[in-house]
Amino acid sequence: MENLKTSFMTSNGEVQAVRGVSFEVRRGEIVGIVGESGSGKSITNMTLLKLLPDTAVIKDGRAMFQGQDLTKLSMKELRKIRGEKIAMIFQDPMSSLNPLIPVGEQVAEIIRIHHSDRSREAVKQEVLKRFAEVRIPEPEKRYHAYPHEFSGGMRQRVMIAMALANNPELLIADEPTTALDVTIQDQIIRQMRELKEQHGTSIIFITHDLGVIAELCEKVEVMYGGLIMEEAPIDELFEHPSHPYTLGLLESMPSIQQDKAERLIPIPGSPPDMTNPPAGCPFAPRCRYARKICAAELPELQPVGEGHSARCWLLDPEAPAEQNPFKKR
Ligand SMILES: Nc1ncnc2c1ncn2[C@@H]1O[C@H](COP(=O)(O)OP(=O)(O)OP(=O)(O)O)[C@@H](O)[C@H]1O
Repeated sequence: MENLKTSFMTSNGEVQAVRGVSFEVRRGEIVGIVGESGSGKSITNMTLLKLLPDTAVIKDGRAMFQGQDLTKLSMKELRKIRGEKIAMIFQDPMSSLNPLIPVGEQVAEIIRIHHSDRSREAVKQEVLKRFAEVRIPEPEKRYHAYPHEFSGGMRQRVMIAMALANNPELLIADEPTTALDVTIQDQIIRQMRELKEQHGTSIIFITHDLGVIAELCEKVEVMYGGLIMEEAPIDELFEHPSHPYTLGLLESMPSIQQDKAERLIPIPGSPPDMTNPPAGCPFAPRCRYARKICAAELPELQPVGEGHSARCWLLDPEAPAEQNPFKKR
């Protein structure tokens, strides 16, 4: 993705949801996108697949996939890619499943759309294989069951089976574990990892939970106010966070060591109004290190290490050393 910009034209004005997002996902790589609600994570990925409401406009940028700019494709061309080469899993499986059709048939339909030459029986066998892969017990029996007969976790597995039906090369998972309990969350995370290992699938994993990112992803994009604030390999992010927003997210994350008394510090304040995004750093009003320049001018993303960059005036060579958590590197 290169400089993607997406806005909503509303009666209150232009909501600048995505304001110039660039990042890369390599083959077989799992990239996490983290940030609070409203930071632009979903709209960035919806832009990639043009799954946007009519009020949205892609204002700038490119989304290159296998040599094609997805933002320039017609809906017909995109439909061919969606569900076959790129698949998506959303937070709420109920909204993506048809309550009136048995789940097996729904997964079969996705395969048939892209492979009309396959026989009914061959398609059914493929669905059963997918069900077994995502550990749906008694696949044959479950094939004929309706969505309401499944638990939340099982429905999410059906969604994963559906997303995997055509061996996509890129999977976009938008908060797929948020509504699930911790054990099922763990199983889904394990499945994502297996997918990458067995099929070399690339995954974009959107979440507000840095804990999930730590377990699953190789690279992280930290988003805020429609912008990437920090990009880093996962270990780098935890060892050398280089943006005050990332520090805030880390401090508000429950400790991984269970016995340690947890002291969670939520980030005070709330995200900016994207109808009138601030001229400077969008995080400045909530930042404990903010200086005059932060409100006045948006800092550029700048390199701070191997594959690691951040957008903060504290990283500027001219930034003062006192009260500067990033100066000692
Ligand atoms: N249909 C819409 N019309 C107007 N503004 C919208 C619309 N959908 C999203 N937005 C705005 O776009 C911005 C980015 O939203 P987005 O859903 O990408 O955030 P997010 O980081 O994915 O949040 P969440 O974790 O809650 O899904 C927000 O300011 C949101 O209010």
